[in-house]
Amino acid sequence: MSKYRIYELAKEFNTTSKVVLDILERNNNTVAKNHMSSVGDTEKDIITKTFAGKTSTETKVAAKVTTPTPAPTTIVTKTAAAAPNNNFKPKAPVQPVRKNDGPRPFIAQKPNNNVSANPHKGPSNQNFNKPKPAVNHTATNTAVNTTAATQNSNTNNGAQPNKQGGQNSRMNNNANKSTFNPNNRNTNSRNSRNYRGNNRGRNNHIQYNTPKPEPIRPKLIKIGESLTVKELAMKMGYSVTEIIKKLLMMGVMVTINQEIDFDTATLLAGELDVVVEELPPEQDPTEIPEIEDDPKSLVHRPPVVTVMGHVDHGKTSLLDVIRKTSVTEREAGGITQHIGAYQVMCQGKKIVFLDTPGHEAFTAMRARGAQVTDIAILVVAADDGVMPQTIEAINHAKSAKVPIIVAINKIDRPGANPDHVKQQLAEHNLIPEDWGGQTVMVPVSAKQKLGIKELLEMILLVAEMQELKANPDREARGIIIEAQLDKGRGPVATVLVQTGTLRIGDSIIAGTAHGKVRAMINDRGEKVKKAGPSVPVEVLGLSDVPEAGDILAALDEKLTRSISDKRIEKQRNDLMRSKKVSLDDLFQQIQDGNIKDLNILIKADVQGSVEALSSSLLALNKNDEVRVNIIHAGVGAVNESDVMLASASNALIIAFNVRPDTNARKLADNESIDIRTYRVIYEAIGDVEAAMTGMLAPQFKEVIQGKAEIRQVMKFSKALVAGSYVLEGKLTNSSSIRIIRDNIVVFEGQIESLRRFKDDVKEVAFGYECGVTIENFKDFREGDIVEAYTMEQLAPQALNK
Ligand SMILES: Nc1nc2c(ncn2[C@@H]2O[C@H](COP(=O)(O)OP(=O)(O)OP(=O)(O)O)[C@@H](O)[C@H]2O)c(=O)[nH]1
Repeated sequence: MSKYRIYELAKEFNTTSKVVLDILERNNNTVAKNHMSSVGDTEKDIITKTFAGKTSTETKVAAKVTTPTPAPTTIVTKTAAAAPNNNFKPKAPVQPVRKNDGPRPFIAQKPNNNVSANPHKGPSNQNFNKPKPAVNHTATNTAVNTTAATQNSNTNNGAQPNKQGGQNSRMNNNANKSTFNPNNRNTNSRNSRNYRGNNRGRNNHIQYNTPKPEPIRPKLIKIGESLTVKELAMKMGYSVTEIIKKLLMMGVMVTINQEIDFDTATLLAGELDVVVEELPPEQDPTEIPEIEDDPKSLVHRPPVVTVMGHVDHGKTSLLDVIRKTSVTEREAGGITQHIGAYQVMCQGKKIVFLDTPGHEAFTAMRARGAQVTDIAILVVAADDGVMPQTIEAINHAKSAKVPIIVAINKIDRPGANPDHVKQQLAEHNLIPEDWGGQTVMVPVSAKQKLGIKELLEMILLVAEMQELKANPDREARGIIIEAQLDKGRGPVATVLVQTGTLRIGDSIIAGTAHGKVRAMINDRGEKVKKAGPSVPVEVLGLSDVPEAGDILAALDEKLTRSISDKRIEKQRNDLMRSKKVSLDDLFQQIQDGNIKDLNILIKADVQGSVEALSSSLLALNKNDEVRVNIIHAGVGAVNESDVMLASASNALIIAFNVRPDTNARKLADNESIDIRTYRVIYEAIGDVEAAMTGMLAPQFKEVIQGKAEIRQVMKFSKALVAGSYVLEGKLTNSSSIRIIRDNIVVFEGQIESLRRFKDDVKEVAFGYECGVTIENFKDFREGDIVEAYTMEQLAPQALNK
């Protein structure tokens, strides 16, 4: 991409840098700040188009003025309005022929290098080439004919006025060639003179006539799901204020950085005659790309079943008995192994059971967006009936739209009453089939292994109705059922493959973990090389332990890495975002785009200070990147409620001549709330401003050592001693201290001496009494608090720059 300086462009288009900057600004292009700013082709295009557009419009104007027979007075009148011209005497009609006849390669469209290259060119040359409207040329010419009489006459005296500027001559000749003009020579001379005269005497007028280009506004814009008001304004070529006003008129109150949705943007654009096209949703780099399966590629897959029910109704017993039954059905020698899910065989068909009974795990996975279960088995003890957790389980299954099969368990029990259970279930809209409803209910006994086969058959029947299908011939997608870090094997994850086939050597990703499938073990402890739809397997080879509910995907190796990196980055950013605002890293957070509003809570000693601070801080709202927002301002010490408010609204606290009380300080530490204490207003403002611009270098941090209460003021011949009691922490003889009276800081200074009885001591701890004298301060009173603190240098990484 080419780079141009603003002043170079100005030169190229024969205008001033200011005009170029003005044009860019009108077109909402804020790349350039001053005449030295570098801009690219986009900006150059804007300038070119602006001048080109202007030229063509003005050509029309010129044509209008001169055809069929322009009354010179009309032209002069216009000129006269711009510059008094009492001496005007219309001669032959002024010929604006240069512009209104035929296509003319006007200088505005193509910068005239020749002109600038001509060392002899006078200002007239520049002006001649100025991309000015034809009417202006005409008018100016006319005006100059009359007002710059001396110059004109001088020039007129010259037989060949064009001689003075080679380029002028060329231009004029060209113009003459391409235009019809019976008074060719005269016109040339006149025009030539006029341009020169114009320049010499009418510079102000030229400035006045500098084209004020209309911003280029597209008729069609493309936007995504949402965008900020600022972005929309940029796209539409309007100023933000215009857009905000327009939205306000539509009843939508917005601020510059506020996001508006596609529909609102479309409505607004409609008002301004702009057509909006919706961009396809952006591909999230942290998302796994979807694959559409051809319906023809789908084949039946086994159902995945979860067992739910009230405590002690026999969920685990039922799962155990099903697993054992299935083993007997398998080839001899199979040893089941707990991997979180297992497959059983019934009538030669497979059923997958998730090994974690209860709806909690089921719901936890759903909360992560993973739907694993195809059928829920609701276990209800025949002797106990429907209980609170039974109802919970029903609701969870219903909300997941998973069909329910009821296993009425413990039918071997003497008090078992399956009909009563059915009745209770009917009250929850589970009507048994034998009562004309649609819910399959199977009486079973996990203890006596009764009804198990029937239950499995019913599962297959319900599954058949569901038409559960998947494409085994594609990259695998599955769900992590459980995962842990194994000492010898590293991260081990049980995956239930949902679609596709997972193979040894596949590059996989799950959550932020990625890797290659090193080994796979099935629910019978056998090593397998591949696992198709609805097959649970233990997978080895991930870089980290994923979480239950994470989606596992087999992808191109590079993609697994990049998605994993992006996810880790996103996780870090989310963590950063949850960080509380602090002046120390404010600039970094602004740069990272985490902060748009700098929320501040002000506490001060008097209302006057509160107001002064508030207004000074609000006056910092000059840049758009971050805005100071005072969420609360009041008189008094910083208390717990202030800290809570600051925490809830991610604000920092500025305490002016007041201190946080002990509880507030503790809470602030816990909540990581930045409390800044000041005694000079401009220091507070300076710090906030510096933090906003990244210039803050807080090298020291105040650390409170302790507090003592002055309980008696004792006069001695040489000194005034504050008999004090240490309330918390300690006082040391080198401490900096402040005296706080009614929560207001009345003095800041140093301890002069610290004594216990008659001895000078280095420090006095909590719970002890001491005598304190303070350097240059004797106005302490009983009840005053002596707060001791030290200033500790911050580690370099805590500094902004
Ligand atoms: N008589 C009889 N007792 C059963 C039957 N099924 C389970 N039990 C007993 O009921 C008690 C609870 O069984 P679990 O399988 O642990 O029930 P659960 O629903 O898994 O219990 P939680 O895991 O605590 O929610 C145990 O003492 C079982 O032996 C059955 O069919 N008949």
